[in-house]
Amino acid sequence: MEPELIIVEQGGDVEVMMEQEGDTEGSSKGLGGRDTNGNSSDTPRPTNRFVQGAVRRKKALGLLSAASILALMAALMGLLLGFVARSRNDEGASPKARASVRDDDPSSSPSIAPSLSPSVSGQPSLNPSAKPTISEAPSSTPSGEPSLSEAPSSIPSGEPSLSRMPSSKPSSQPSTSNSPTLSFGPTQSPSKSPTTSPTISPTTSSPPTPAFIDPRCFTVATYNSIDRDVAQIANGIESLAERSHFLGGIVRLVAHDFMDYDRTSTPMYGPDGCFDLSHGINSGLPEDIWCDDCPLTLVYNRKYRPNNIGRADFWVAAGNAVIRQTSINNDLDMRSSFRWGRQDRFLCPGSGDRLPGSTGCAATEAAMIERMGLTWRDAVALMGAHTLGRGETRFSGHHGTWSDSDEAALVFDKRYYDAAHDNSWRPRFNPDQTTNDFTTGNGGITRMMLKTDLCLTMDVRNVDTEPCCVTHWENKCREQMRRCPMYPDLHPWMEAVEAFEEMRLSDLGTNQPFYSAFEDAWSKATSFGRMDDLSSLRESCDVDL
Ligand code: HEM
Repeated sequence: MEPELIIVEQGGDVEVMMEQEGDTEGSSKGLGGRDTNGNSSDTPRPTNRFVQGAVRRKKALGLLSAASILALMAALMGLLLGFVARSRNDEGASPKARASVRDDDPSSSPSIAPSLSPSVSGQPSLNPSAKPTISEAPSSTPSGEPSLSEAPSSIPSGEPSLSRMPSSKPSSQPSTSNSPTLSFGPTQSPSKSPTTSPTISPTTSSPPTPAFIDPRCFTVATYNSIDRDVAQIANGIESLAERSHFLGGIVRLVAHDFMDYDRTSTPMYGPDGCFDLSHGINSGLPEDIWCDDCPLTLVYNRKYRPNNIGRADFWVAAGNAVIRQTSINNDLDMRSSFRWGRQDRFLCPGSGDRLPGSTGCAATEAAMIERMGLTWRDAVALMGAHTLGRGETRFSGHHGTWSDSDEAALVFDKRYYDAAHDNSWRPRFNPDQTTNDFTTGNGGITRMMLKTDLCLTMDVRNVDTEPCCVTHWENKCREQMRRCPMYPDLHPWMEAVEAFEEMRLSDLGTNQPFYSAFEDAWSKATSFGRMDDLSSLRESCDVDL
């Protein structure tokens, strides 16, 4: 069942709502039979409260027109409904919802690392009971320079709650190289007219869908606004595990966008706001992070897309926000190295096949060193992002956190390197042998390291056939398991081992040089293929470009 937009006039106001229609079989088949949530097209999506309300109101109106003899009564009812609708609209348009985006410094926005900000109770929290109305979104493409003052204000208090996140359905099927790539944005349902699109189209006059969004201006105010929005959503998530998954998921989203870059192929891809929704390697992203009703997507569609902010730029700015907010003392603020102007793609077939699997350093070498052109030091620094968030069996087949607690998985620091070095990691043979990884016997929280993590510090190539334990301390392997070997001095992956030690020996207080190596690698990776075309943040959009 596909939602369609219905327009309801209430007391002179126009409200745009989604309604579940009858079966629209075939409408999304060209998109691989799944929508942006990763739902199969023949699987009915749950009807939300917002949609049910619309259906009820429509049925009520139908009954009224059929009973024409009660016209007078209907008119009276109409007046009454109009009154109620106006009251509701007045509630929805609270001063808070109308507040325009200010050019605040994000450093004033909340830090969400629990160790830095133990209590989040004082932070703005999201109101789960309010409907995710989209009636405030502009109905046409803003003319002239996009200005955030034209944006539909800060997040309405009715932002949907992230508490739904863990109930996401199981992971999509494992990848197939022929799996169709799903699209985003206006081209998502090319066969449909704009009025049946579940999101508000930029224009109602059906212009040809552009191949790219042309980002025209990105201001400091927009950047800061994204930072605040990410913090606001995150602080509305009570469970630490879910919050770290939301924040880590954003960083993973950015990484999955840039890790398909191949400087030796055409198209090169890279950071273009596109990932293959149907590919198993991206599993978890279309379920929890970037789906039609995911909070991050909603805030983008409602607030930034109407102002011509490209999706790829938005993702990178959101990733930067996560890293700033979770870094120690908010030290890793990458605003000055942020660049915008990436061109979004709506289709990126084959991109999922380019992403490295979690099989070991050979996969990392092929993807990150050879195809992406990074150094081992870059790759090792980027991998430090695994200090955030976690893996889940239903998504990747890997379960647990890299950090030693859900709280620590909310902090962006160099403890990933410490964790790999200081523990004895023993092989974990998962039912699906392709997802074998490592764990520690800590009891309590399940911890994990992938082969792609531990191969940066020791040779784990033969671990499946000759189980070995990764520890830098002698006699720490249990069950007489042998210790994994070190690489010989001249092995090319020794470069990774050396970089790993450099990050690990950063001073814990400042996390240098991990932070500076990460910023270098991140800004390289998020600019792949477009380094010369990207621009720094602008103070304002007043000047014609
Ligand atoms: C060889 C390269 C990489 C491999 C094999 C890899 C593999 C994985 C896997 C298997 C997961 C668990 C997904 C799940 O079950 O939900 C994951 C999560 C994650 N990855 Fe990577 N990754 C790689 C590179 C990167 C890079 C470059 C970054 C960022 C710079 C990154 C950031 C993250 C984050 C933050 C999470 C946690 C996501 C969450 O909590 O939902 N990864 N990665």
